[in-house]
Amino acid sequence: MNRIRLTRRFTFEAAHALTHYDGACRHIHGHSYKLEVTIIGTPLNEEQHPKDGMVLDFGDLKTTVNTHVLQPLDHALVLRENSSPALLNVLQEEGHKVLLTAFQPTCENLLLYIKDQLQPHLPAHVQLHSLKLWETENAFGEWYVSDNE
Ligand SMILES: Nc1nc2c(c(=O)[nH]1)N=C([C@H](O)[C@H](O)COP(=O)(O)OP(=O)(O)OP(=O)(O)O)CN2
Ligand SMILES: [Zn+2]
Repeated sequence: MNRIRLTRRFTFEAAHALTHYDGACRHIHGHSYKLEVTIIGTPLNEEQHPKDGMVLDFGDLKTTVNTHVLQPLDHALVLRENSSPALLNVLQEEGHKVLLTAFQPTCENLLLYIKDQLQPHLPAHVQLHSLKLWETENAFGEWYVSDNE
C-alpha cells in the first residue's frame, strides 16, 4: 500500500448566532474560520500523465473546496432556519448573504455540513480522510472518517 494523505488549508469569514445558547454567542458575531481538508489516496503512476505522482492536484482540491464549501459559507451569515422570521425577511430583502441551516451552526455541525458538501464531489480515486475547523485561534473541531466507521 502506498497511500498518502494530502492536506490543504483554507480560510473564510462567516457570522453566526447560536440560538438559545446560554452565553454571548447567542448574539450575531463573526469568526475568521480556518479549515484543513485532508484527503487520502495513492499517487498516480503514469509517466506521461500530467498528474503523474499526484494523489490529487492541490489546485483541483482548491477548486472543489472553493466551489462546494467556501462559496456558500464565505462572508455569509449562518443562521438556523427557525431564527426570527422578521430578521430573516429584512436580511434577505436587503440582499445579505444568509445561509439558513437545519442545524445549530456550531463548529461541530459546520464540520458535518462541510463533510456532506465535499464528499460527493471528490473524485472516486480519493477519499476524504479528515477535516479540521478552527472557529477561533484557540478552539477547533475535527472530523475523521475513522471515527465514523
Ligand atoms: N462546542 C462548542 N462550543 C462553543 C461553540 C461551538 O461551536 N462548539 N461556539 C461558541 C461561540 O461560537 C464562540 O464564538 C466561540 O466561543 P469561545 O471559544 O468561548 O470564544 P472566545 O472569543 O471567548 O474565545 P477566546 O479564545 O477565549 O477569546 C461557544 N462555544
Ligand atoms: Zn461563534
